[in-house]
Amino acid sequence: MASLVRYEVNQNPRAPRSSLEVETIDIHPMPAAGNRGGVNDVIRSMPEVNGVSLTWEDLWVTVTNGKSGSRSILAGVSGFARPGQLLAIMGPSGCGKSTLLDALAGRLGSNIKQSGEILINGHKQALAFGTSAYVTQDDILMTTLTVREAVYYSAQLQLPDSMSKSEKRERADTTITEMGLQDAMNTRIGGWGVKGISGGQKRRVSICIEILTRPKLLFLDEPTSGLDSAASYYVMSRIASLDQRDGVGRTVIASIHQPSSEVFQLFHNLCLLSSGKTVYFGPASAANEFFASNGFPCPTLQNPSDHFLKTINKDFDKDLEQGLGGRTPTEEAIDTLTKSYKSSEAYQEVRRQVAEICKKDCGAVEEKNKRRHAGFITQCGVLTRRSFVNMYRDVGYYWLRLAIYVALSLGLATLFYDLGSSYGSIQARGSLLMFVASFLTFMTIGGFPSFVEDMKVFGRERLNGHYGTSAFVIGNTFSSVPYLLLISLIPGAIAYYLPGLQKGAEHFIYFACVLFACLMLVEGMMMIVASIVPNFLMGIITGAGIQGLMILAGGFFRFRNDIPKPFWRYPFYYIAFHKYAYQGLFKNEFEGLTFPGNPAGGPRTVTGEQILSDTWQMERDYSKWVDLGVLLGMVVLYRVLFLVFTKTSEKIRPVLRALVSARTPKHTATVMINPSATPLHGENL
Ligand SMILES: Nc1ncnc2c1ncn2[C@@H]1O[C@H](COP(=O)(O)OP(=O)(O)OP(=O)(O)O)[C@@H](O)[C@H]1O
Repeated sequence: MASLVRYEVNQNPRAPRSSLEVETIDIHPMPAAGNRGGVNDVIRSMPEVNGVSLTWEDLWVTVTNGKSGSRSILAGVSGFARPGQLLAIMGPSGCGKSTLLDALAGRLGSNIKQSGEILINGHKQALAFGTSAYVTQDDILMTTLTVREAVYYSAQLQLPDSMSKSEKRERADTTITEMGLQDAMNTRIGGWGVKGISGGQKRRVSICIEILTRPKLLFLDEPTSGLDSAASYYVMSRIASLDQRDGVGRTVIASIHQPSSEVFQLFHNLCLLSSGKTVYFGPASAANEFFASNGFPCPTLQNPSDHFLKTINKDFDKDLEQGLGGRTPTEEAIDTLTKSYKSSEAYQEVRRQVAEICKKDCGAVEEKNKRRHAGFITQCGVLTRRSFVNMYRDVGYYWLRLAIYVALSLGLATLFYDLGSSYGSIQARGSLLMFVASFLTFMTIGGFPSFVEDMKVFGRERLNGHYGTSAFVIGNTFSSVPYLLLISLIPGAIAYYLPGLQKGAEHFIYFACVLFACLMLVEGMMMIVASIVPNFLMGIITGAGIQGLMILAGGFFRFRNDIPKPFWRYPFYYIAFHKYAYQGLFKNEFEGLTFPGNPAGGPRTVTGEQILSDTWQMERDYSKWVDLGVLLGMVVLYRVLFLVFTKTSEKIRPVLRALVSARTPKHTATVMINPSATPLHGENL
């Protein structure tokens, strides 16, 4: 067996600390885990105090793809992860690494069936917030924030109120420095079209955010992708060293592609997968011997992990057939290794370990290790501030829209300039108000792409339990209010005063309030759309379609008495917010005015009230304030609906999946680590 050297990263407790200073980290070589004795010695030598042991037995994951039937992604894999240990999941691309992590973390998609038994400390249970964390493969971050802001806001959201602001800041700064990001602290993350930090740095920011709470169980999906070998080593060693802090043995499970030999030496256990089957599970230090004993020795000077992956990657077997590889066909090699593994001591040891963990009653993690996040009010405050900053810095969120609104209102103002009070101005006033209530509110869709980016961040953070949907809705709503007020007041004033609509501050304030309510309302509607449709293009099309139908039903293009009764009048006319916007704006404009009569004949003068009833067929049995009230009620209703939709899907999806899994024959019931952790509808947005 090759001699291995592990590096243990120790914290120097005497190192001076201030809010900006960082813990000093010394790296000392220590004997390899595999050299201290047999498999059992390695496993038992690790600290397990208060830790989380995870076991999975005969885990099957099957994907159903409509008519094309179902396909097994994981085929009866078993394994365990113990506190104080780093388990690496390796295998060729597409072998099921992420799926295994997702299954263990209870995050599988709704089209996926899962069976087998996943236990935490031998129990079927859900983990509380802060006990486990998951770093996904994609870096979903708020691109407008700097590294420090992103991590600090996250610390404020995740860490309990019992920690002071300076303690949270210190934890954020320490974590940033641990991940080697001190030089990029004040650089914006950047994203589409705006260059910011590098891909590898983004990876490290994602890790920073998830390790802020120092979770006892940490899932990492390709934590080192995009990192050079030195950065990979430091990142992994610091993740491994997390278990040295606070005396708690941390359980780390990481899928990893191409570990350097130094990184490989950090792994305690290795789970090697090929096409969803276990090729090897056991001490990483013994994998070389396993391959050698089956006729696949690692060539001298070759990185063992490269050798393992090369031996079991069958994606390029065509090249082999054409004589480019000059080695045993991969299918054959995999077959030999999987069969050998099933009859090996390593496999028996896995079974023994799983049985031992399940037998040893370590207690329900939930009870012992319950952690708290920041309080609801703190979360709402932090989310409002963060969202406000994001909206301020993202030109596409509101500023661009404000500019377009100003341009449009100037267009309106010049087209309808100084309407006067002639008979002809009746029609012009109606058209102007209709345009304001329809098209200006329709334009709110322009902010949807930016909102979708927000939703992605929300999806990741909610799935990781940082905060709930209610806090997000409140944060998003309050942060948008100043911008929407600005849009309602500036372009609103241009479109109101230059054409010369009814004089009086009260009339203008009402006009701006209706515009504001409609803008808020459409934003709420787009939130609901974003939570239902799978991508933002579909979101824009759906949102535009819904609004188009509402404009048609609003009572302007077809007056109230002419609207066909089934569907259009009952109920759509009453559901469409345009009805209340038209009614309110028209009443606000015409009530109290008098116009000359039709020059073609009829009375010499006509009152605004008559015009409202006879020309526009408005409902005059209630006041314009009721219309505004209904609009504001709808603003609240739409946001509550978003909340209900998101929460319902959270509850329904796991139940549906459990039902589907229960119908799968042969295997036992499925356990999810966090039953509420299901992918958000709009996750792919
Ligand atoms: N929800 C899903 N629907 C359909 N197929 C899926 C789904 N999830 C995973 N798969 C398929 O399962 C296989 C394994 O995917 P997975 O993402 O687990 O691979 P991986 O080993 O993590 O790959 P990589 O290293 O490239 O990220 C792939 O072929 C993938 O297409």
